[in-house]
Amino acid sequence: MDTEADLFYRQLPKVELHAHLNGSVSFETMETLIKRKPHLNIEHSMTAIRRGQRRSLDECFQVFKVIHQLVDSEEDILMVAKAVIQEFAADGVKYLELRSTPREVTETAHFCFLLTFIFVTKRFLVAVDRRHGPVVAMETVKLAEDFLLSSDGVVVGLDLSGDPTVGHGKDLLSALEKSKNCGLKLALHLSEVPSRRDESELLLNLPPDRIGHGTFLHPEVGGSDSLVDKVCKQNIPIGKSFPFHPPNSKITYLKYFFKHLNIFFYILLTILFLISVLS
Ligand SMILES: CC(C)=CCNc1ncnc2c1ncn2[C@@H]1O[C@H](COP(=O)(O)O)[C@@H](O)[C@H]1O
Repeated sequence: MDTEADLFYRQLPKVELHAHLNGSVSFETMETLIKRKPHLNIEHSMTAIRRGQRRSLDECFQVFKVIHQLVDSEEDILMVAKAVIQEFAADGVKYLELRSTPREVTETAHFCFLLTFIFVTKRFLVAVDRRHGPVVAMETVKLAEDFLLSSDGVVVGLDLSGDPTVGHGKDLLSALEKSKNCGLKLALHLSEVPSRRDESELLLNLPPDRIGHGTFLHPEVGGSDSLVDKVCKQNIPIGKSFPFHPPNSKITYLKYFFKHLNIFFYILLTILFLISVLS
């Protein structure tokens, strides 16, 4: 049963700036997807990382592959997107930025759900999965550019994500530069693993408008002073994501944050942000 504190955290107006669509599928939606595709023999344990469980990076990205098998048609994508938006809204999120990697056959479907009426301000970032290489990256940028022009402000940026141990950012630079030049904001996952200093230097020169994770930017964990300097001098915000969405996750994570950070500072930030977005 919800405690008074649970209720408080749920009702608190929130902004969500780093949600991957297929990393935000709830237990209930996953159940529906699994039932729809019994032939895949997928069990719940293969689609989520439960609290307290430890998995390697590789194992985490295997989970996304399983989820992608379950969400592979226009109908699935729409169902998942609607559910995710509704669940964020029910969790008190007033401004939501979702990001997702277009898949070949169903790319347009990703955007249809943006028209559905659910009371939350929605913005969308088209994601490039680094695993797919420079050609697909460029095609994705072109798609994002089309949507930037035609989505009436809903599509706002490009996300670079995917397994950080695969490929090299230098091969994606021209796609990222093109994206920046056409006015898309850049949200780049970088320094998610310790061995990517050169790549992070290159990506920070673009520069990105937001950094995803940036866990290993600091020299103490394998990054460098130069990387930290670039981030600080250019004032680039760093966003963390919680890639898997257990029931009530927003509430649990908020409690975690508030336990460790100053609650009043966060409430103030949220209110200021909401005022600037909604006014
Ligand atoms: C594994 C882990 C702890 C990750 C957190 N950090 C992440 N780093 C890079 N890419 C990510 C991360 N979390 C999700 N993604 C991307 O989001 C995708 C799932 O959402 P979608 O299919 O784009 O809708 C994944 O396939 C992956 O490309």
